[in-house]
Amino acid sequence: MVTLYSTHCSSSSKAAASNSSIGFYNYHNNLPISSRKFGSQKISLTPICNAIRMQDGAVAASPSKIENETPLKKLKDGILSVRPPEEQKDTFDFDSNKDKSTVSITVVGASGDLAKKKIFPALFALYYEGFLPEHFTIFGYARSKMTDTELRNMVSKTLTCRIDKRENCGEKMEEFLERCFYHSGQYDSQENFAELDKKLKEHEAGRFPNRLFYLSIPPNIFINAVRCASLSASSAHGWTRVIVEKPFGRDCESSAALTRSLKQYLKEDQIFRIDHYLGKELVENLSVLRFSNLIFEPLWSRQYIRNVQFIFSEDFGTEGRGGYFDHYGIIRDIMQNHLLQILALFAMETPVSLDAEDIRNEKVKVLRSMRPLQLDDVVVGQYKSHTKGGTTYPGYTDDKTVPKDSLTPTFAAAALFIDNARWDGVPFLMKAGKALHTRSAEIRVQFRHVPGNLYNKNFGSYLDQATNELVIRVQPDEAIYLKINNKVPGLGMRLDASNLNLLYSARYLKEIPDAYERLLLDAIEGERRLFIRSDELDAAWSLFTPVLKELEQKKIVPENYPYGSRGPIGAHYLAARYKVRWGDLA
Ligand SMILES: NC(=O)C1=CN([C@@H]2O[C@H](COP(=O)(O)OP(=O)(O)OC[C@H]3O[C@@H](n4cnc5c(N)ncnc54)[C@H](OP(=O)(O)O)[C@@H]3O)[C@@H](O)[C@H]2O)C=CC1
Ligand SMILES: O=C1O[C@H](COP(=O)(O)O)[C@@H](O)[C@H](O)[C@H]1O
Repeated sequence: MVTLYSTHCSSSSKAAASNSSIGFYNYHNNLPISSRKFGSQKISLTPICNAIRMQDGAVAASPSKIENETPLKKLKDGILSVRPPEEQKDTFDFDSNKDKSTVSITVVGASGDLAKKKIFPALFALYYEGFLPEHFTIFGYARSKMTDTELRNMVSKTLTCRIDKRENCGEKMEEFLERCFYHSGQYDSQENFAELDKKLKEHEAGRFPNRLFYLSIPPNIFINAVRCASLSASSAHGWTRVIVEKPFGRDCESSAALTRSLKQYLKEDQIFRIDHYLGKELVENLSVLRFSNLIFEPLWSRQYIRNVQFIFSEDFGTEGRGGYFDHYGIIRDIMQNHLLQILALFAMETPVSLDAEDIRNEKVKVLRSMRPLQLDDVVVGQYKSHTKGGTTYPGYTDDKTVPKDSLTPTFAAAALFIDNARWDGVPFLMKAGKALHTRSAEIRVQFRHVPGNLYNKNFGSYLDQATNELVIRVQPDEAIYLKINNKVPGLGMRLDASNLNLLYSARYLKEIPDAYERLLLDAIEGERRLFIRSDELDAAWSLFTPVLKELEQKKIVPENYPYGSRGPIGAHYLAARYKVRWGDLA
């Protein structure tokens, strides 16, 4: 085990990491949190403020950020040793305590759906893979009365083992569950959070304490919980971070008010606004695909790209979440966040580095170059009950928690535009819906016609369908494929469209981690790249707020579509207006 306390410039990180046995650390958090392999050596990693994780797994930091805060010493090419900040040295002896750090992770709303379905399983997966720090404690916090044992029983029902790594899984689950505890309390009670603080301290005894709170609760209680957690249960010496789940407001005003309230108790760098689509493998891969392959970046503009499509569909309705959903609708639930975030990553200019702030700066620029969505460029729909094969599927308003006369869209299609030099005039189409015929999420890039194509006559009237299309299938069956034209073998000259296909399940035997695993690990490591900064959020809301208000004020009636169908026909007319065919229907 090599433990070298250093950090380095991101540009040289790959070389340094592949070189060797060198780990990249700083002293900010004083926290060895996990171990990873570089070459053949296992090293312990310590999170770096403002750190970025490199493709090869190395962790790098922005030297500019660190230079301001910590004295640096150049060790060798591109590698800098970082001394602990003076004030920390006074209160904490890093050298003798570096192995004594701990992270307490409190899942606020532990009795809820998301906690059971995603957060606890992701924490277990991280533990199983050896990514959690050596010393950690997990606390569930909610109003429900539960003992530690009851929490463990509840959590154990949702844990699964990696298909490719089943050895010792039962044992690992036991070990993990022993580190899980529960405290029952109100979300607006400082006293109850102070009791939690006391319990956390018992577990942290003698160690350098860092705390992560995951707010897995309905948005109307975010602020109370943040107030109480920050006033009564912040870490006295280490960092305190709060993961905030969406929705971050429901328009510009409520989002800004939420941010203002959060900032009464937390600094921006303590707030981790989660958009779990940013943690999906293929979304992470978008930048790699674009910026590490010479063949794509030169084509990435209005000159070669005809349109880009972001498509999300689910083959189930709002079952069980109708109460929440009716207040938000599909535009706020999926488009304003998940699809727009992917669009920003897709369309941004090359960032200066992979540093979180550099990436987020570029995303904000794209968002601010976009035209606010116009009512004419939106189609909304709502699913109705449908009977198929003897089964009746309920309509949206059949849900008891949804008002019978609800106009909330469960489907929307939209055409957006980026008014900058790269993308002028290119339609960016979005389509998102619940209770459709299939579950999928994909990005489709349709390229222009080949000018003066020698083979045009072979395509006849199907010229549009003969253009290249790049598809990034985010889920399910993660894949990247490129539609090309080729000759059908034989003596004639018949052309065919085929796919050059990178299907992840065929190429990699490893199971793809869940988005929540990556994001939880990043939050523990202080890596902000995949979390939403407040100015990104403002820009995102500015694009959708006017149209959302107009839809509500004008009481626009959504077009009905049957449960399990391909959605309202209006989506085709919208696309056709911009001479586009939805790629998923071709
Ligand atoms: N579920 C999902 O798939 C997704 C959820 N999210 C977001 O994550 C957060 C949590 O979601 P989810 O787990 O589904 O939420 P739940 O409705 O399951 O709520 C979580 C917990 O909060 C407490 N709670 C619920 N309603 C209230 C209330 N009105 N007042 C006080 N406490 C309440 C309950 O715990 P107790 O009664 O024990 O205190 C409940 O177990 C939300 O912000 C949601 O929008 C985001 C993406 C997906
Ligand atoms: O944020 C949300 O996402 C889920 C879809 O997530 P996925 O990872 O399963 O694709 C969606 O069902 C939910 O309505 C929305 O709030």
